[in-house]
Amino acid sequence: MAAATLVRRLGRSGVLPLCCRPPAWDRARGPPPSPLQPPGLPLAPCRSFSNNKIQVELDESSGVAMMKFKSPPVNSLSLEFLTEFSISLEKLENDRACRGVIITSALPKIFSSGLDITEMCGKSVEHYSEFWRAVQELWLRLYGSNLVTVAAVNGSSPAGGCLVALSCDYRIMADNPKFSIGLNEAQLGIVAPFWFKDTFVNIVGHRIAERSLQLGSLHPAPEAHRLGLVDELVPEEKLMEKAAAVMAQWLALPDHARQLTKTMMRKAVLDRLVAHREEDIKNFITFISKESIQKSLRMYMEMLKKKKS
Ligand SMILES: CCCCCCC/C=C/C(=O)SCCNC(=O)CCNC(=O)[C@H](O)C(C)(C)COP(=O)(O)OP(=O)(O)OC[C@H]1O[C@@H](n2cnc3c(N)ncnc32)[C@H](O)[C@@H]1OP(=O)(O)O
Repeated sequence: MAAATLVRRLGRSGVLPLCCRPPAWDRARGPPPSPLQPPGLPLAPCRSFSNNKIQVELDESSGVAMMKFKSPPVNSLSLEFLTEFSISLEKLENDRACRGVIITSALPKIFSSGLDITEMCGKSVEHYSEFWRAVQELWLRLYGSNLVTVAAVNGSSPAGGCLVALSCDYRIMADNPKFSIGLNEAQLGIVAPFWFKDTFVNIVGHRIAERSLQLGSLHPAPEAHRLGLVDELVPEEKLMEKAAAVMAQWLALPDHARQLTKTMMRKAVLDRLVAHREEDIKNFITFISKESIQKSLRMYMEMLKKKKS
């Protein structure tokens, strides 16, 4: 199906009506139905599953899932959130009807505030280990996903939130200078691990990543676009429409060719974490358990609270 047709059918909501289906490449499920299926015939339903943190709707006719973060106040990535996110991705990955996912937020002004800082404060070594394994798991799953992944960044997206967007195939951000995105770990007195850095470097290049990481910069949307951190800026009301258009463009290619190319581009970075996973967990525990780091995190949380009053 031509991208323009898919977009026209998607409309503003970004949810496909049930009368269109792009070619289902490489799926061992027989010949794909005609994309010109006349309206009015019984059609595949839109499947949805939801948990406390995330809502997912899969339009079986287009193969596109919409994943919305819905964990107020700021979609912080708690252990529960990370686990639900990984499970949702795994479900989609294993669903032969799904070829791509658009990731966005159901909350206004916030895509995700990054890792839940309270999960890294005053907890046991066992908890830190479980939490960090869940962060690794999510990244391995998202960065290594066979699906087409499009981030529709409709609000601020610091640190872990930025990593989620960086791990997708394409990033579209709402054109609002009040929304910022970046790996600001240094501002919290912590250090982004090598695989956050590798993901960032692969997108913006070494020099921009080095400066941005050292300064812990949060880039307002227009600057993030100039740096190549996000691929496109669009008015907020057009975000989902644009995400659907991009998805249609990427889905127009045969899955196997796109997937093998993605693997070729990302494998080295993924393999590096897989090879050093336990070491990375130990390193995280040692670092985060230091009293000086705990103090920095507590001060940062206090600063967030003071900012409100
Ligand atoms: C080898 C060692 C490796 C260690 C690597 C660790 C890698 C870490 C990655 C991370 O992701 S760390 C988290 C970084 N995140 C941030 O710096 C974002 C902090 N938050 C904000 O800047 C703002 O909250 C916001 C996202 C811009 C939203 O602003 P808004 O004004 O809309 O809301 P707030 O009033 O600030 O927040 C509401 C509420 O939420 C709490 N909160 C915000 N962010 C987090 C968070 N990341 N974790 C936990 N809690 C968070 C905030 O304190 C407020 O709480 P209450 O005061 O309402 O109780």
